[in-house]
Amino acid sequence: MPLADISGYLEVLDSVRGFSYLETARGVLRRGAAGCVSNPREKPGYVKALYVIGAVKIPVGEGCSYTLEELGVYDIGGAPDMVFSSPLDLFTRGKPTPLVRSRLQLPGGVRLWLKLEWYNPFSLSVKDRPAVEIVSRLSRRVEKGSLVGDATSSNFGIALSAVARLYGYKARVYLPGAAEDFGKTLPRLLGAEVIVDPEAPSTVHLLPRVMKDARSGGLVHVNQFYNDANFEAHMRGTAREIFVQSRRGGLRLKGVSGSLGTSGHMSAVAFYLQSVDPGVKAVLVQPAKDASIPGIRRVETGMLWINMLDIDYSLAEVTLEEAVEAMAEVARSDGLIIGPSGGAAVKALAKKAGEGELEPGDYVVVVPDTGFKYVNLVKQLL
Ligand SMILES: Cc1ncc(COP(=O)(O)O)c(/C=N/[C@@H](CS)C(=O)O)c1O
Repeated sequence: MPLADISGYLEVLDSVRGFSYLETARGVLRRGAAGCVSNPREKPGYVKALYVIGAVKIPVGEGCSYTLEELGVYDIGGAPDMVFSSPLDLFTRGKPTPLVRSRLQLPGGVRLWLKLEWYNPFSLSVKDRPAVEIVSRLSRRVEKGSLVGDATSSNFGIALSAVARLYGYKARVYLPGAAEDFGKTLPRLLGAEVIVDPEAPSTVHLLPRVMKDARSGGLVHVNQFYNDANFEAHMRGTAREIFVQSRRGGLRLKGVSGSLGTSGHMSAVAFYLQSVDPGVKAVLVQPAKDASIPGIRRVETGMLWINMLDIDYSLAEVTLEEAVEAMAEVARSDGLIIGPSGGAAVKALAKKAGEGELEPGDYVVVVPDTGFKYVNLVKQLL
């Protein structure tokens, strides 16, 4: 059978270490096609390369080649009637999240498109994607009823709390004192334990405590900051959707923009789109020195994928005030209330456009969540 279901080979995913398989993935994306392998189980890196670019099929045999479309990479949607058999089915087939042309006018012929990640059903954020990928893989080797947990700025904690229950696990989330109330309260509503450390200046400062609790037993640390399933979830999900939506929507994609917490989603989006077209620019936003924008950090605070992978990007600094200003600009131009990290990314793109660094064309900004969660934050700044 020349085209086999890739789902029959997924047990090999966990055996592939490191990032060398990404060179294969990059090559397939650049060629737009993949060749056959006689026995996929002997080529786990090849299986993983096709999996993370979103293939549904894997070509088995000798001397054949199939296009991305034939491999199912373009199958990003699945529910024309929006009827779902379960909450997880809603997450999986209620895709892609929308890609919306903004009416906001940026300088230099830069056309702004918003990728609305609040359409993910559990945390109303981009973080559902790594939560589902991490927990679904974990469920192949961790017994039901176990306690899973991680440090979080809010969204991942909600997503993990929701998804853990769907897979029969208990959840514990650790948050810094400065986290928004929604991040401390909603995991409790979802039945998770919540530990808030008022002394922790940021999310990553909680990691030693989480690791200590994991070492002393009783906690499975899912580790969003270093678990490659985070990056891979966004390759197969967020990045692939933008690739296919841009093609089908007739965009002249010239760049992407977004923010960094673990760097999982923007590393994947930049890597994937630059694999297809090396000319695609990546504008990444970071909070200005001493600024604090919920969910995101400065690159120098230490991140895995954005520093490990072959990704070409430029950085722009944004204050919280500028992020909220961009939230208001998008709200008043589009009627859409995006979150502060999405606002920061829009502002970063606008800055680069204003500096004449961007050629005319279409630019996709990933909007990680909705501004509805940040009323207390916004009202202080409006
Ligand atoms: C509102 C918002 N915007 C952007 C990001 C950055 O996304 P990644 O770079 O992680 O893909 C996040 C990440 N938040 C994580 C890690 S800090 C959490 O919720 O625990 C976020 O909550």
